Amino acid sequence: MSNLCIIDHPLVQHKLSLMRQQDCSTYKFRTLTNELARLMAYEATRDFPIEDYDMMGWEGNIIQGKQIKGKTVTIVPILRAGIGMLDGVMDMLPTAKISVVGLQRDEETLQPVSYFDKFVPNVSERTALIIDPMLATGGSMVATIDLLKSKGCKDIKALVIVAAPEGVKVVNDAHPDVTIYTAALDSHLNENGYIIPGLGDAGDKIFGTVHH
Ligand SMILES: O=P(O)(O)OC[C@H]1O[C@H](OP(=O)(O)OP(=O)(O)O)[C@H](O)[C@@H]1O
Ligand SMILES: O=c1cc[nH]c(=O)[nH]1
Ligand SMILES: [Mg+2]
Repeated sequence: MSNLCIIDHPLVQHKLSLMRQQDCSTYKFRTLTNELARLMAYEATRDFPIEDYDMMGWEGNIIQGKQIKGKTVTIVPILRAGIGMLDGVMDMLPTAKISVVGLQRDEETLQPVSYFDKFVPNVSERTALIIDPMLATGGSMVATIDLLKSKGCKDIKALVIVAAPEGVKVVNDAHPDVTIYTAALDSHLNENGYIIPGLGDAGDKIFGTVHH
């Protein structure tokens, strides 16, 4: 599948397996989500353009430094579950600006329902890094990319912990210019739109709203 980057680093694969375990507590799930987000952000920023600049070195001479080119990145968490990845990604991009998109998947239709969005200034000039642990049918991701493009964004990346093939196809078909970074391309969606083997309901696990 085009524009899909599977991050198969041993640390990523090890931590993801811990998240898949049935008895993974809220605390552990949250911690692992952020640890994975940090490692994955490192990989997803690998092709960021870099430029040279002159600076004063320790000897008092002008030396050449390197810096990431262009305006500061905007990280775009999709509420709620995307918030679970935010601290980890910000560890790697501490000066990033945060744009927020609130979407809730309708449990019957599986269609995303929008309830909030707030974008940083000059969003059209920034690289947007969308974060959400789950890419299932792809509806929420396509809606977020549509919204970013309607604001003029041209450079968009998506960072998800687990992706379903169905969702990757939907995003690739609608937005072939957007690269999806994931720790795992899982098997399929079940009849309720959950990823198999997946993680279960990531939002509920991160926020502790699991109903027993
Ligand atoms: O690819 P899709 O079929 O659109 O499904 C994926 C979306 O579903 C989950 O959020 P959910 O709607 O459950 O909201 P939550 O984060 O508030 O739990 C998940 O975090 C994604 O945003
Ligand atoms: O498997 C899934 C699908 C959508 N949302 C989740 O949290 N998990
Ligand atoms: Mg949820």
